[in-house]
Parts: sequence; C-alpha cells; structure tokens
Amino acid sequence: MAQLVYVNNPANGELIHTLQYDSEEAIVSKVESAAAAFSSWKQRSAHERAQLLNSWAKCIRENRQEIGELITLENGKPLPEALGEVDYAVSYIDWYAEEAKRIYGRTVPAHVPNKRITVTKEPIGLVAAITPWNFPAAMMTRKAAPALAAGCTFIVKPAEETPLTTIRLIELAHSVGIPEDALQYVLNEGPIVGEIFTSHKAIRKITFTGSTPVGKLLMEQSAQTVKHVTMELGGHAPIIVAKDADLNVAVEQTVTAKFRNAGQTCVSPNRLIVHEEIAEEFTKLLVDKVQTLKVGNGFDPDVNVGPIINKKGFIKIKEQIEDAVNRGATLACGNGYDIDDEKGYYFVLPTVITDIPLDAKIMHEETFGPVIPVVTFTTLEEAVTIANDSPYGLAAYFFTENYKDGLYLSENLQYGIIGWNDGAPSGAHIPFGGMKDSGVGREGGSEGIEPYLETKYLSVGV
Ligand SMILES: NC(=O)c1ccc[n+]([C@@H]2O[C@H](COP(=O)([O-])OP(=O)(O)OC[C@H]3O[C@@H](n4cnc5c(N)ncnc54)[C@H](O)[C@@H]3O)[C@@H](O)[C@H]2O)c1
Ligand SMILES: N[C@@H](CC=O)C(=O)O
Repeated sequence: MAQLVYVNNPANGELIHTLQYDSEEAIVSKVESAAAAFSSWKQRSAHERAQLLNSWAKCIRENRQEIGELITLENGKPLPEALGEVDYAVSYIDWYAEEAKRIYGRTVPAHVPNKRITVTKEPIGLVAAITPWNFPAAMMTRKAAPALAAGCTFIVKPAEETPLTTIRLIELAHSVGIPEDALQYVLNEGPIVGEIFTSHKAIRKITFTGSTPVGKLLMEQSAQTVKHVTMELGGHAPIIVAKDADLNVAVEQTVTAKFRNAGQTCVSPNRLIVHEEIAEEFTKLLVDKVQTLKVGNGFDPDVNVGPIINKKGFIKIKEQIEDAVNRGATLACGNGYDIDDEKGYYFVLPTVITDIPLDAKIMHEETFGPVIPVVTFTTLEEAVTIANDSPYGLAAYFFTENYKDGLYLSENLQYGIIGWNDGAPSGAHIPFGGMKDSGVGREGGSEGIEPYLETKYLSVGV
C-alpha cells in the first residue's frame, strides 16, 4: 500500500488534499529519467531555453490568483502576501530567462605563441533540490529557473507541508513545453529523499533551502559522491537602531520585515538592538504599531499575520517566550495564543519582549515566529558585538542617517545581506545568501546561475 501525504490548512487544520508518496524505486526511476533528459535539454540553444522559461513565467502570471490561493491554503500566509510571493517567484524565472543568454566563456592569452586557450561554461548535469514550506513557490523557482536556464535538468522534493504549489507550478511548466523528464518532483519524507538524492551518482548538485542541521547533514552525505552544494540555511537577523535613526522609518520597516509570513522567514529580524537613549520612544512606537496587526486566517482581507505552520514550530516559539519570562523579561505586548491541538492550528499574537538578558534563548536561536526581543546598546562597537554573537550570518539590518556609522556597520556586520534603512532587501536580481552557519553559495543575481555551471578549459596546440 502506498503511503499517503495529508496536506492540511494550517489556519484551521482542515484536510486540503491527499497525495501518495513516491516509493523509493519510483524516486530512483524519476532521478534516472531526469538524468537521461540532460543530454537533450542541454543541446537546446540558450535562446530556446529562455523562450520556454518566458512561456512558463507568462503562464504562472495568467494563473496568479489560483497559485496565490494555493499558497495561502497550504502555508497560511495572508493572500496579498501569497500573491506577492507568486510575483517574486516569477521574477526569478524572468531573470534567469535573460541570464541563459549571457553565459559567456573567455579566451586567455597563452604563455607561448603556439597555443590558444579558451574557457567555456557547461551545465553541471542533473540538479536535485529540497525546498521548505515557508516560500513554497519562490524557493523552488529560485533554484529551478537558473538550473534550467543553464541547461541542467531538475528534480525537486517540496516540503511535506506545502507540496501543492510546487506540483501546480511544475504542471504549468510542462503545459508550455518544458519537457516532463527535464523538470520533475518527487514526494516522500525528507530523510528518505535526502538519502537517495545525495547517494545517487547521476545527481551532480544538491541545492537545499531549510534548517541548518538538515543542511549540514546533506553536505556530509553529499561528500560521498562529491556533489556541488548550495545551502540556504537558517538565520537570526539583528536590527540595529542608531541614536540618529528616523524612528518612523525604523518602526515601519521593522514591523514589515518581522511579521511577514508570521515571522517564518529566514531573513526575519530576530533581535532588536536599540540605542539606549531612544529605546523607550522606539519601543513605544513599535508596540503601538504591532498592536494594530490582526491575526487570523490568511483569506480574511483584514488579516496581517497568519498561523504558525505546525505544532513543532509553535512549541519552539512558546518555549522561547517562556524562557525569556523565566529570566525576568517583560512582555510589552502580545503573549497570547489561539490554538487547537485536536484540530491542528496554532496562532501566536505578535509579541514584543523587553528587559531581556543577552543569554536568553531567543537571543541565540532562530524563532521563526511573530516575536521580537528589544535590547539596548551604548556604543556602536557594542551593538556590532551583540549582532555578531551568533553562529548565523544571513541578514542584518540597521537604521542610521549618519554615513560614517552606516559604513562602519556595513563593514563590520558578519552577514551576507545587509539592509541599511531597508527592511526588504530581497530580489531576483541580487545575490541572496548567508555566511557562517547560514549557508554556502548565493541564489539570485548574476551569481545565482554560476553554481549550475562547470568551467571547462581548452588548450589547443597550433
Ligand atoms: N537561507 C534561506 O534562503 C532560507 C529560506 C527559507 C527558509 N530557510 C530556513 O529553513 C528553515 C525552515 O524550514 P523547515 O522547517 O522546513 O526546515 P527543514 O530543514 O526542517 O525542512 C526543509 C526541507 O528539508 C526536508 N528535510 C527534512 N529533513 C531532511 C533530511 N534529513 N534530509 C533531507 N531533507 C530533509 C524537509 O522535508 C523540507 O523539504 C529555517 O531554518 C529557515 O531559516 C532558509
Ligand atoms: N524570505 C526570504 C526567503 C526565506 O525565507 C526571501 O526574501 O527570499
């Protein structure tokens, strides 16, 4: 009997859809057909691949509302955010349809007169992806688009919580002529698929977005077959608010960045580090704004903050709040839950925590929820020390109007993405990725296609 996957709506626990897991044999067979498709897909000209990607993008735009609703249904985020994710997902396809035509080689001056040296770029081969539930459309297209543009074939395992968006996007790709073998998905549990993907010799690259422990495991497993890896892992973003910051801008941007997707975003701010002289005023403005956020089902047009994806995510958030309170912290707002264990839904009220010691759990662990602690600093050096005191290095933000302080902060924060008076630095045209335990490699921008290419050097004696 084939095992079933139940996809539930995190806003009310209701069953949305039942799917069958692929057996291990079926997964291997799909991997092998995707590997076999590589020789014909890579032969297509870059212009033809670009045209197919453009048709895919157009088709997704035509089905924007349907895909957006699917995202809200299985992920829970408010519909306007889900529609924004569809646009964001498509922007990666647009971008890499163009980049396909800009995969350039070069010639190198030889060291002797009777040689000619050229360097060319070739697609790496079959790429396998494992994606998370928090951005079920964008995290897939951010990988599939550059892979297909480069001439690689692609197979993806979506998160168990949100497979429907991926399945629909792939159906649309096939409907416009992207070959079925060249772009595929498999369904089964992470550890089972991870083991098959990492051990199969035909897969030349693993691209993963998800938690740091799983990323580390996949890197270890991939070493056995010396695969290329891209790892987009966890984050623990600080926001530094300097004494001279425009507080209205800082509050506005903090709230947008923090509470998007109920805080379940890898670049979500996790620590507010505020200059002691403005901390009281800033916190008051922040709390006033946070208290206006409405929590509920993402299909309700007034809702700003949807549910937590599952019980495991909820327990982690609750434990961090309780740990802070046990260490003497104050809950400036929030601290409320609406949960039903039997039905299977978990909502957390947007929460701001003050008077928190630096060794509290939330100051060191990714929260992935709508909760943020505020700590104070006296000197910028101290702010940087607190901000960098983390194994993570994905995104960091700061607010200052002083260019010298801004340059000091941007040069000293050990993070791959820095937002200066900007809480929304993502985009298809920028290199997204982290340092330290936040990952290896970059996605997006001109950098984002490089990991799908091999460099070949030819030396001709003449
Ligand atoms: N850096 C980024 O770009 C980025 C973007 C989105 C999410 N994330 C991170 O993802 C995490 C949240 O997502 P999550 O909870 O779904 O993470 P997760 O690591 O639990 O799951 C991610 C994916 O990995 C699969 N998986 C789980 N165990 C596996 C195993 N042993 N082998 C292979 N695959 C396995 C899951 O099925 C899922 O598809 C957060 O840490 C977040 O910061 C990072
Ligand atoms: N929110 C991120 C993805 C990670 O969660 C993005 O902006 O791409």
